[in-house]
Amino acid sequence: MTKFSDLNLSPSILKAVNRMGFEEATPIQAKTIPLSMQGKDLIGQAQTGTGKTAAFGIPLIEKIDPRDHTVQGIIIAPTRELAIQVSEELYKIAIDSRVRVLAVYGGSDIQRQIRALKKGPQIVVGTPGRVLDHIKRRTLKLGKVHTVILDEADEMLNMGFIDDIESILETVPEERQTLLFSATMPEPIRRIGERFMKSPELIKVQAREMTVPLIEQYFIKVPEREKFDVLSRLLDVQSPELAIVFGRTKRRVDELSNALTVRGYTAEGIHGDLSQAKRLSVLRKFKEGKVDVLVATDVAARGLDISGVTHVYNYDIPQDPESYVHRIGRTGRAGKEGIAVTFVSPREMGYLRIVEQTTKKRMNPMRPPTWDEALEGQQRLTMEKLNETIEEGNLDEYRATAVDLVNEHNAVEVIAAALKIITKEPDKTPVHITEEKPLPSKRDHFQGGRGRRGKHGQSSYKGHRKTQRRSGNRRP
Ligand SMILES: Nc1ncnc2c1ncn2[C@@H]1O[C@H](COP(=O)(O)OP(=O)(O)OP(=O)(O)O)[C@@H](O)[C@H]1O
Ligand SMILES: [Mg+2]
Repeated sequence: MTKFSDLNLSPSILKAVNRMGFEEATPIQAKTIPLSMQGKDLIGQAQTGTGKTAAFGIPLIEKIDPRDHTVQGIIIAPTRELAIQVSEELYKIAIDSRVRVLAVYGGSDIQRQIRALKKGPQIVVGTPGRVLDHIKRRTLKLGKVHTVILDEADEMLNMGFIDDIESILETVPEERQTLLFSATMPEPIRRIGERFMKSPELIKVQAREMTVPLIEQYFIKVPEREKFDVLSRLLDVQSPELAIVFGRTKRRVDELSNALTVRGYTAEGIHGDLSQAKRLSVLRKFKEGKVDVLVATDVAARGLDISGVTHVYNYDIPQDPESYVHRIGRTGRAGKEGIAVTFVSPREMGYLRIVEQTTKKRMNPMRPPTWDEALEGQQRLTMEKLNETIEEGNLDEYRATAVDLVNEHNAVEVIAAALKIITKEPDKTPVHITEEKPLPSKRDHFQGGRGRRGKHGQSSYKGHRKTQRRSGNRRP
């Protein structure tokens, strides 16, 4: 157990960390903070939700000169929402140190960002495209940057982003510290990253499994056309506080969020074709609990830290084991528990095994819940609500009617009727979800050039991602 007070931090940062309620440093923080403060290049790999943001944020802020109003540190993140979130966490850590942090990302007013850049933030957090845009406009100069951090580094070094990252790094002095962080770091990608670093140290928090032990992992073998009914019933049985449903494509996300709404759930979708304002408002409603189910493409898979997410459902099994790790990592964060359920069509079982081999964790098979079980789950929820209402009291105005009813009917009958009215019965309203083709069978999968575990690993991996990104997933 390492205390923050043992890490040689300045009082202003200790104060901030205390205010944030951090009692002790997480393992990745304990390992990286001292080395990073020495200026070493690092690759930090640790499970989802274990505090990597503060692991790179704290030493970065320590190294900033608050009197110098030039950009001294830059953090690059793959999605706009993540750039915003990282800047907010850093803002909280930096506030007493008088270090200014600014987020720049696409889909939001560039003039406003330019004005904010002129005010002299020392740390800029941004998405690759927008950072590059500002560099080209000369509204962002990185000539004084001493620290570069790539959050979700493996994602950032994938084909879709690497050119932008290279161009950005060309404008940063050679004499700099470079840090890469992620929960996953496939070997070929790590080698690409090392090209930008000086004898980097790999800091891997030793864990037997790549996923968090606090996440219970299940899979359900289910044919494509039955998936939606199974999802509805699962939501009824498990009645999650907040759930994220991941779908493979934008169309799928739209269809799923509409269909869930039709069946009486409060659901909204998030993907890259929505305006940035809409993306942010959906996310805000989800964080506030006004939306119970967030349906998302992989745009929401990486880095997002939303407290209270109890369940993650993979409506489609992800194509990459890494994507699986990040998706389910939206639950079970900062020591909390979570449940992840992955739907696998019978032909995709090979993918499931690949995922399990990578994460070194087996998923438990789960039987699709029946209609009766779904109803039971919902009745349980009604009972909880009733118990709460009884405890709250304040029922005087209903008592006379209750007495009338019980005088007229058998009491059990009355209560059963009331339960029936309150309970959301499992809904069978027909909905349309366009069927997706299953992923190619495992053999095709390898022959088709995705064998990045094989000897042609790196190039095929990159090739694959490139096609995927071209099809509109670049900024998912
Ligand atoms: N030392 C700590 N003690 C308690 N909570 C912490 C500590 N450090 C970070 N946290 C909190 O834990 C949560 C997860 O942190 P963070 O988002 O940095 O995880 P991560 O490792 O980057 O995960 P991911 O791989 O999903 O990006 C955040 O809410 C953060 O504020
Ligand atoms: Mg993170």
